[in-house]
Amino acid sequence: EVTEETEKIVEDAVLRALDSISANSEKEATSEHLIVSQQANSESKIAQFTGEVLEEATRILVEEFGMDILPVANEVINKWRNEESVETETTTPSRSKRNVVFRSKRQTDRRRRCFSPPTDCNNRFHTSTRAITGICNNRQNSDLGNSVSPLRRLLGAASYADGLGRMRFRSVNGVDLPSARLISNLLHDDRNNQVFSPSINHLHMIIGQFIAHDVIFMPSSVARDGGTLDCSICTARASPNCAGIPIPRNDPYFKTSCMRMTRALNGQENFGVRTPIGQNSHFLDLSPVYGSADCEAESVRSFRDGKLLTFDDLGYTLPPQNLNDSNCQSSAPLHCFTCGDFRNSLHPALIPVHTIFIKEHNRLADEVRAARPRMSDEQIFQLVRKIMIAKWQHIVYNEYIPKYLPRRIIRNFGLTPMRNGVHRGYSTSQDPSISAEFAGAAFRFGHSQARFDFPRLTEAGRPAGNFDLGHDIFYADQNYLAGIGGWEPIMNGMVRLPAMKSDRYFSSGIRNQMFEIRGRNGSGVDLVSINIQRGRDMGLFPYVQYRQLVGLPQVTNFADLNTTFSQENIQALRNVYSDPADIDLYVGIMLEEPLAGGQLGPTASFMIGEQFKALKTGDRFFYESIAQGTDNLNQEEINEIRENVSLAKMICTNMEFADRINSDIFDHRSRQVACSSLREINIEKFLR
Ligand code: HEM
Ligand SMILES: [Ca+2]
Repeated sequence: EVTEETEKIVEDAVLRALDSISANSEKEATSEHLIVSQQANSESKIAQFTGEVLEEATRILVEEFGMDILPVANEVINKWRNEESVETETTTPSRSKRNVVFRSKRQTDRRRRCFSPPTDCNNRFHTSTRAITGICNNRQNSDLGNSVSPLRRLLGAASYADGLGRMRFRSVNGVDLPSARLISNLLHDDRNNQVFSPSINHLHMIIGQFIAHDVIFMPSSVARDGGTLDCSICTARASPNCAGIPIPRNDPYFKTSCMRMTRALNGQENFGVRTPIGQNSHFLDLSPVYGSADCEAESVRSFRDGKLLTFDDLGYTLPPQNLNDSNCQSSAPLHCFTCGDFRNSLHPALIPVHTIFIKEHNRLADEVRAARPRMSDEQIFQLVRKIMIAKWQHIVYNEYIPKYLPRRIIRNFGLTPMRNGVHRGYSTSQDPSISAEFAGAAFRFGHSQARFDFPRLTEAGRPAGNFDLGHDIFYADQNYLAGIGGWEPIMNGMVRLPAMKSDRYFSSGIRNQMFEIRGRNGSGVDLVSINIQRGRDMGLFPYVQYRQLVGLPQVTNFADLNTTFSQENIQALRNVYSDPADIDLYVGIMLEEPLAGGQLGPTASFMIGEQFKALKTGDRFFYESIAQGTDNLNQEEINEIRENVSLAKMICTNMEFADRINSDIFDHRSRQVACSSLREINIEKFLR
């Protein structure tokens, strides 16, 4: 019950939090240039401001009244929010500090038209069209799965040392937890001994990364002035939004004592725990192609004939160049690129995938225009975008997922595409948001699949040199090799050669050289350490706490792990952790024995299966679905997708190199078939 007195207490805490945050306004931006791949956009920065005020106000309230006050305090916020939405409708904005805090989202940056203001989710647009941001996908709760919205937590709660936001740092038996880098050194070093997957190619790795870049972009915290935080010191002098990782003495690669890491941006919207957010639309809707903010979508469109922008000066197609990408390490004229997702140039092998999707979009746009010369740019764009997303979703559920999740998991979560009919499982009560466990741990399994070398192959399948992952992070050079066919040899290499086995071992590029400046050994970070530390940062529970959810027996001592871990891995864990209750989720996942018929253990498989179920049944526009009051594909169109779409065909069509390709696209040993024998959709079927 909200009384005047509690309202006063809460308002007082918020005002004090605001004061303390504005008092502490020292510039935290660094002088040295640091690569920030998880760069926060303007909307996320506003979310951080609100989040930090609430974090501080929570601390003040808890100090004085204990945790029990939080539910009531949150009722006060809800009351204010309702009042605020009334106030913004009457044109007299109140000037109280309280309203600064809850300044409604999506009011800023309208100049750049990045985020459209709230609209009526039942209007014509939202009946026929998936918004770029994902807003109004769920009509009852328009922000669910929207860009710049909170992650979901599988256990409904978070694991922090103080119950609020302080990272777990102590073992259950009181000693300090091992440093994330120490864990990485002891458990995840492949010692340059490459163990390849017997059946899964490197393309499966890169498509996994493309999926990740569609559904999750967790921005890093920024300095108070909006600039980059310098988190390269591990002492208490660092910002509270830093979580630098202590490097053990005698580290095999790093010679310094601290590995930089910035905490995920806190976008908490209530009193209580820190809350990481997703800055991309959480849905599987080709955000890497079309963007997750309206201004991002504008930056990739040509606004002619429904097509996307490209760069064609070299005689082959690339995405448009980005002349001022702050992360790009290669110099003009070898610019990095502008795509729907900011991380497109993170390493050179992502660009071939981006390019194939752009080329496919433009090819379909040409077909539509030829058949319907009077359609507008906007009409062609939206129709082709809808078909492209349908193709993509079909490829993910029909081809990508079955490669590594066992059939039983796929069946339990209802992920198999239907052979005929339509899917009637759309549920307004299904939260489609990405789970913290999926983003922070389970779906990062793909880092284990990445090779340190990316071998190129000529059209005839002969070696054409390779590039080195550690050497090429945020360098675009490799995609400018016009003399050997541009990006095509990179793609050809991924299609025809194996990925690394998905196990606990990671390549040197991943484990030592992420964001390394060329020629400066040790100037980068270890992605495995970051993944482990990220889990603590996000408040993921230790591995054993998820066992019940996954349907596994409880664990009280190391020996109890023996149903899901090999003896060798149990021994390895004993050498690192003093108690099984401390095992970080990411580590547990990467050391579990794979399930029969799959590549991953029960915990990762569960978390990934659960997420793809949420992305299917919680997406009003899912390609197989009918949903009330929504113009989705009709029966005939769905059939056209399910009978005629394959990733193999999309690759073939958009590469000069390919006239034969794997019959099983993710298996490099599979029979080679003629591209011309693969089916293609008939665009006429989509022109109503
Ligand atoms: C060469 C290949 C790859 C590189 C260099 C790479 C690099 C990175 C980096 C630097 C991050 C940010 C880590 C952080 O600050 O927390 C990241 C996050 C992530 N990666 Fe990868 N990655 C690669 C492949 C993959 C693959 C194959 C998958 C999945 C199958 C994947 C899934 C993810 C996920 C889910 C995240 C979290 C994203 C977010 O928090 O926004 N990555 N990766
Ligand atoms: Ca998306």
